[in-house]
Amino acid sequence: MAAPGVLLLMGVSGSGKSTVGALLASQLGWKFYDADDYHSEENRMKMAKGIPLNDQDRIPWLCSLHDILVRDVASGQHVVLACSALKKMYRDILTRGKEGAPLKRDDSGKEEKPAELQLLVVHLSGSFEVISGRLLKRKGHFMPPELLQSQFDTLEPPSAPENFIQVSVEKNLPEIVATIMETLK
Ligand SMILES: Nc1ncnc2c1ncn2[C@@H]1O[C@H](COP(=O)(O)OP(=O)(O)O)[C@@H](O)[C@H]1O
Ligand SMILES: O=C(O)[C@H](O)[C@@H](O)[C@H](O)[C@H](O)COP(=O)(O)O
Repeated sequence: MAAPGVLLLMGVSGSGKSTVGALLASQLGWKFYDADDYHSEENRMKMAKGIPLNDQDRIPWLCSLHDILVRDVASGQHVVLACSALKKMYRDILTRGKEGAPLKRDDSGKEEKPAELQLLVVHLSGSFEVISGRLLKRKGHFMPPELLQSQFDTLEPPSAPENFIQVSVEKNLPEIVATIMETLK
């Protein structure tokens, strides 16, 4: 397939987004962003207290990630983004910016379409049991494992017409990376 501007690694907390994303970006020579690094202090504190984020907490975060992606892709950069992106609406915001935002007008008053990115969505998918087992072993991370059930409750797996593949988290890391690289050929 033609290389997308952005490869989005999505999934619940602990599905391997950060680990797979860093490996993949380094193999591809693409830029890597971990969306966790872009949460506001308020969002981090909320999650650390064991309170799941809601749409209002996530929308500004997703909009700022969209802006970063647009800037990079416009400069010819290919990007790997690790981001939970649990709902279809969240992936739409990453692709097109804030949903329902009024169309911008240029100087002549003509409406401009918002910048739309070409995304390949890679859903790292697995059972609650396997992923919670990994989270319980993970050290030094602000996300408490107790929030995992809310992540599964919020998850809307990608479906047509989204441009996506689903990869099992039960594969080992080299297999996951190889499967994604194969899709990009
Ligand atoms: N395919 C895999 N097989 C075994 N362990 C994995 C795999 N993917 C990730 N891990 C481990 O699971 C934990 C969660 O992975 P991480 O990349 O932090 O997930 P996320 O960024 O989605 O929260 C880490 O300790 C990581 O080393
Ligand atoms: O949308 C969200 O609720 C958060 O982005 C969440 O999904 C994310 O998982 C945390 O930032 C924890 O980070 P990890 O995904 O690395 O556990």
